[in-house]
Amino acid sequence: MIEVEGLTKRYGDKVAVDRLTFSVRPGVVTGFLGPNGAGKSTTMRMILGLDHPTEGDVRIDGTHYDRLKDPLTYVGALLDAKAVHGGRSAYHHLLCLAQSNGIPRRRVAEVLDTVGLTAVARKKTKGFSLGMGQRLGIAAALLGDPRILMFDEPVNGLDPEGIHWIRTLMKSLAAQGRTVFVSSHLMSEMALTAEHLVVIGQGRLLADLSMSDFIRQNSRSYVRLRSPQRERLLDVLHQAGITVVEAGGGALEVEGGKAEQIGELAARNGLVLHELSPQQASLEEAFMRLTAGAVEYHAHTGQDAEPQDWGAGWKEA
Ligand SMILES: Nc1ncnc2c1ncn2[C@@H]1O[C@H](COP(=O)(O)OP(=O)(O)OP(=O)(O)O)[C@@H](O)[C@H]1O
Repeated sequence: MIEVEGLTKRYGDKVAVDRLTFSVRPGVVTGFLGPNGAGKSTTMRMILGLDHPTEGDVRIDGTHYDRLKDPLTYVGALLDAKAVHGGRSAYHHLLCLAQSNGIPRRRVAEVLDTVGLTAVARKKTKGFSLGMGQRLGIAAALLGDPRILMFDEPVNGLDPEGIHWIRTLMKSLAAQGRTVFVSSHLMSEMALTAEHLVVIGQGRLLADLSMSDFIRQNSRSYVRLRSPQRERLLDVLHQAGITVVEAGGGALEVEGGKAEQIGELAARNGLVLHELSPQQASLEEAFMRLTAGAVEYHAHTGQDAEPQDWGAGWKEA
């Protein structure tokens, strides 16, 4: 369990994290979402004691990170996959970490196997691809067999196979009863991975809710219509008690409507339709609406291997 209470971080005048309070529970993947610059990495660094809060508090299973004995056995984190000595092999990188943290040597081979890097374990990491680097970072996070795992944007730059692998690994770690906290700026990715969501924007908490609640509250379904007899169609829909909104470019939208019902109504009235399409607003759109007021950087467009069964025997202490 990670408990964040009133957490604030200021860099001069800049408030990177603003009075954040939330908890991350074991047994589920919790997605930490926010647009670029929202304060996700800063929050994660404070959880790990790498940055000191200006105000507020973070506890890991009730204790501050810097008071944990053998912290890698409590919390494993992937913050920056490039933070590796390029002249070292994957094996030696992990061995150094293990030896300096009182972790048995056998764990090195185990985690290399878990992340699928055994075949390249003796190769220097400077030749690693982005995906291999991410896998090595994940191996380091798993080394101490920790009950809490944090991943900062783990799928960034990965190919579909790598994304699928990480997604499956996270779910299996949570299913083992671990606390899994993963940041992303992509709602579509989190929708496939996380059961719970913490959303921030400009350092502030915007939402703390289950993924199913988020989907229920934000899945807008509607039918999109286009007709060369637009005015007559509007009259017919109006008479049938159907509410229509103008969608720009001549299109109409019927909130929560059924395409079949509208199509039959149009046919009965001899109306030509050029478009009759059921639509579902994407979660990405809902996320963008939620964070719209809190986006720091806007683009100017000129217009308005499956994870192994590693750790299956692990039980939450
Ligand atoms: N060391 C620092 N000095 C000054 N400002 C900083 C520092 N670190 C972060 N910031 C600022 O704090 C804000 C939050 O940054 P942070 O990296 O935590 O956001 P993020 O949500 O992780 O973003 P991204 O998705 O782009 O990685 C940003 O405006 C950033 O510029």
